[in-house]
Amino acid sequence: MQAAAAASSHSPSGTNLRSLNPLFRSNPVILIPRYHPTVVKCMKSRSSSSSSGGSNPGGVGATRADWQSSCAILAGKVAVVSQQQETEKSGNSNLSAVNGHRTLDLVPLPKPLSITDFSPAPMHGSQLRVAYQGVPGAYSEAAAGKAYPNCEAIPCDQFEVAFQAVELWLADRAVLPVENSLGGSIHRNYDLLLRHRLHIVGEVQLPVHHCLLALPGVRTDYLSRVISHPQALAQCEHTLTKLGLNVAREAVDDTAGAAEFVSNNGLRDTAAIASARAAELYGLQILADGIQDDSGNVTRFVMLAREPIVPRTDRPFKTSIVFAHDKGTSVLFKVLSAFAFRNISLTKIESRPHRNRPIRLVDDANVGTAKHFEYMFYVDFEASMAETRAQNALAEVQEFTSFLRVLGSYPMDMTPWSPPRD
Ligand SMILES: O=C(O)C(=O)C[C@]1(C(=O)O)C=C[C@@H](O)C=C1
Repeated sequence: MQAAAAASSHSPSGTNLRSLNPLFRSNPVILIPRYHPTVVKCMKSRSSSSSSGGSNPGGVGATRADWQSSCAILAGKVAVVSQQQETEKSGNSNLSAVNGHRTLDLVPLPKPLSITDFSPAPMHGSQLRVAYQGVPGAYSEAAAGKAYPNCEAIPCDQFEVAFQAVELWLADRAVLPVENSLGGSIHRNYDLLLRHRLHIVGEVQLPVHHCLLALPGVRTDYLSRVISHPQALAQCEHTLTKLGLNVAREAVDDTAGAAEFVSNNGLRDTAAIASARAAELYGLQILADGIQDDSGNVTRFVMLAREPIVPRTDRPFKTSIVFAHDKGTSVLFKVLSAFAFRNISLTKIESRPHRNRPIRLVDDANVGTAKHFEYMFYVDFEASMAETRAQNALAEVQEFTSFLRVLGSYPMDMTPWSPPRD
């Protein structure tokens, strides 16, 4: 049980973990995506304006003006359509001519894409809304703050919800962990990158400093259980043993959620592994600080958006691709040499089962049928898609692959590395 919880790489989904976990079966925590009021406002005002023509006195987002200011990305389009309709109805035309096209006064024309679109600032001029998985105090929330200082962080109960929040315009970006220096890849997010059509627009690396948290007055020897995110449990496995904590370790959806759970349920026999900020938010004391097995523990997060950014060459860029190889021999070797010949360094390669074609049968008349597993390969390389060598490498890769997608070309996180304190 302990080993299974700590060794499992990442929660397949919040629901599964909870249904497997007796702790949550007896004491369910209902994970409702905690949409920020602004988001709820967008949703409410959308339904009110469509069902009641925009009059919903006293309600949230009661008027079209509310709707437009709280969800201005959509409002640009809403304004064009609704003003056009009203103008047509009233016959009172505010039309003028631009480049021979009839257009509406007061309605901003779409701006052509420029280099400033590279900036992470939201197009609607308000705070950038960034979806992350977990509750306040989670490392993903800190990563969202590092990626987009002063953003409005939107907690989501599952990774999938964070993807959907961006797809449905409830958020402008999602920030998701993809790998950790101790625990390795977060496979769930690799799979989701392929299933959704979002683009990677950046990366951040966050030093992850874990604490052992319990209710005030609780001592280590009272504990019969430690709960946390499976990655966090894995990252602290040896230290917990060194601390003499040979107690049950149970996986939950996120680190801060574990702290919240201990606090809300007054559990004096349970500790949570989470951040110091989670201790503060949920009124817990820090029993032990810096309990990750490696003091240089770092998690890499990627930022996702509906649109790709314009790749540049004036600063270090990374590009992430995913491909499935085609028939033939030495395909992976050929693909990787397309980068090697152009002096492009690969920073990561990950393989995942090919969902639609997991097995390939290879007939051999004399011996029988060999069954090969089929994979999707994820590769990160150090070059920008604005560089000819990267474009040529991908043109060559395409020759050996049955499927190729560029997940994103984005600036590398170049934050100076501070060596771990031991
Ligand atoms: O649970 C959290 O606090 C998270 O943000 C998730 C997560 C992860 O998915 O790896 C992020 C960073 C740490 O590596 C541990 C957990």
